[in-house]
Amino acid sequence: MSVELDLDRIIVSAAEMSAIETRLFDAGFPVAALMEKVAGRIAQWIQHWLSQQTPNPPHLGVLVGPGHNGGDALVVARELWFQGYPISIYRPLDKAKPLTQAHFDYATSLGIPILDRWQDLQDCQVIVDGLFGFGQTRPIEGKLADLLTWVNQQPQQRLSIDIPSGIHTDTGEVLGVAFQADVTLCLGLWKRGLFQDAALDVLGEVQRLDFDIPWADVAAVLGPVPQWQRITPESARSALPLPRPQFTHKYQQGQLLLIAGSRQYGGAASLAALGARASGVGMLTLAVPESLQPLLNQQVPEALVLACPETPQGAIAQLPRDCDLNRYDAIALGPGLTQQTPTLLEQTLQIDSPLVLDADGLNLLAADSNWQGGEANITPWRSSPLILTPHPGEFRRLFPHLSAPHPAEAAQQAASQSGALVVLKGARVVIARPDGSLAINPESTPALARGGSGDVLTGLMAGLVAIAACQKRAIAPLVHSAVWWHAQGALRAQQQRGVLGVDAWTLSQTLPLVVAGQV
Ligand SMILES: NC(=O)C1=CN([C@@H]2O[C@H](COP(=O)(O)OP(=O)(O)OC[C@H]3O[C@@H](n4cnc5c(N)ncnc54)[C@H](O)[C@@H]3O)[C@@H](O)[C@H]2O)[C@H](O)CC1
Ligand SMILES: [K+]
Repeated sequence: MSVELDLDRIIVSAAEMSAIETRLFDAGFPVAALMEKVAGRIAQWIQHWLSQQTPNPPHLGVLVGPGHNGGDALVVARELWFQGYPISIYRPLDKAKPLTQAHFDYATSLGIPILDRWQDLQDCQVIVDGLFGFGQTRPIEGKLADLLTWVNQQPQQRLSIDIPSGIHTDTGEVLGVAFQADVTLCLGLWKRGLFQDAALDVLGEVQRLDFDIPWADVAAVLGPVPQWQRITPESARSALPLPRPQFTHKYQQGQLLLIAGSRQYGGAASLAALGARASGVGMLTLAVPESLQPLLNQQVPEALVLACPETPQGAIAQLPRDCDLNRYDAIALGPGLTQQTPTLLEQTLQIDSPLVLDADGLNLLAADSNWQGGEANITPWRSSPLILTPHPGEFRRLFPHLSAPHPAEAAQQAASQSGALVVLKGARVVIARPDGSLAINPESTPALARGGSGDVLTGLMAGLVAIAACQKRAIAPLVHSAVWWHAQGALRAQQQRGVLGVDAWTLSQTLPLVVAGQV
């Protein structure tokens, strides 16, 4: 029996959701009963959401589509009507599935106003989107497009049932035009499209409404380890090596070697080192150009700083002769490195310890003749994880032949063909493993879109990886935790200093506060 996962971590495709729901129906759960149960919970949620509004109760305009999303909306309309909410229904298409038609007929019989013109929705304070739900693939055209365009221009608050109409359930693409939601109530299980960059601007606040789907039905369709998972605070925190045992010492808390920096980019080495410091790694060794040694000694006094011979331009020319790469639990290469010394990549790739490559470490890899655009799988000659943390530009240079149009699928293809663990940074960071599994961090902030924040993530992640390797823990969950922790640090700093106040140094100082309650 597979280990039961918190349903909040599961992300499904439209086909998987349909297959799961079909299992419920095949087991005897009537479709109409599920609709009543789900829509009843939607109505309760809406009542709570609007309870502080004025005027109370607000007038709701309910858009009803031809399928069961429309059925949900009609049940919501009816139940709120009985609770005393002014309701108006607008149904752009005459055709409807039988269950939806029955709900429409009953709502009409109750005297709930059915609008002939969508323009009459302007008297409402809230618009509820029950046009289309999961399984959308067709473009929104004609009258439907005009309706959504008009609704999006109105001042009302807008709430979507399950997924905004006009969003492709799996890719998140806008199918011509999409309902611009302030709130999206995702039903049962998270849908893939809600995590794709393309949809982020139309989702508003996203909530999942549970409707008691049995784990057995989820596992029967998705298998014991669901391929797409959402990183939750619980899953991220549970993987961290916290709280620490009473008796421990620094060598039991991981040894990390961070090879970074150049005279031109000294700050990147500092920021990565500060990220590593925040991870709690036991011993941090920094290999930097000798001219940076005083800076790093001053900024990260706890670190052992190896002064490396420099090139005339101030990059690392080589590692010190007595630097034994095998002594470290993990190595990170790249922040501020420049591409002057490709041998640094060759040397570190040969060491069978977990290796985190970022920035110029990735650019050196992309240029390495053995890499072959990521199509030469590294698994045969590396058993330890190779962790890549590209932003989209670095990703394109690493995997120039990939055709997948969306970050999640692109990362999955890259990981499975290269054998590397790929952390593709973006509005929603996706982490793909060679086995095809994917983790998505659902909560972040544009405050991270600035220089240095990636260096901090590299240090934080490499520090956690070193601890995991030292303690013989699985590596991938700590990569997930690092991504979550990094974003939470930025959100926390943003709360304190505003979105423009999240510089990389501040971010590195805020990180420990995110897990302070857990030490
Ligand atoms: N699966 C269930 O029984 C339940 C699902 N829940 C709710 O129902 C929707 C999914 O319902 P479904 O009927 O499969 O899909 P839609 O409601 O999205 O309707 C699809 C319907 O619309 C037509 N259509 C699609 N795109 C277009 C377009 N661009 N132009 C015109 N027509 C279009 C399509 O032909 C179909 O007929 C789910 O999201 C939940 O809200 C219930 O919660 C529980 C029972
Ligand atoms: K919808």
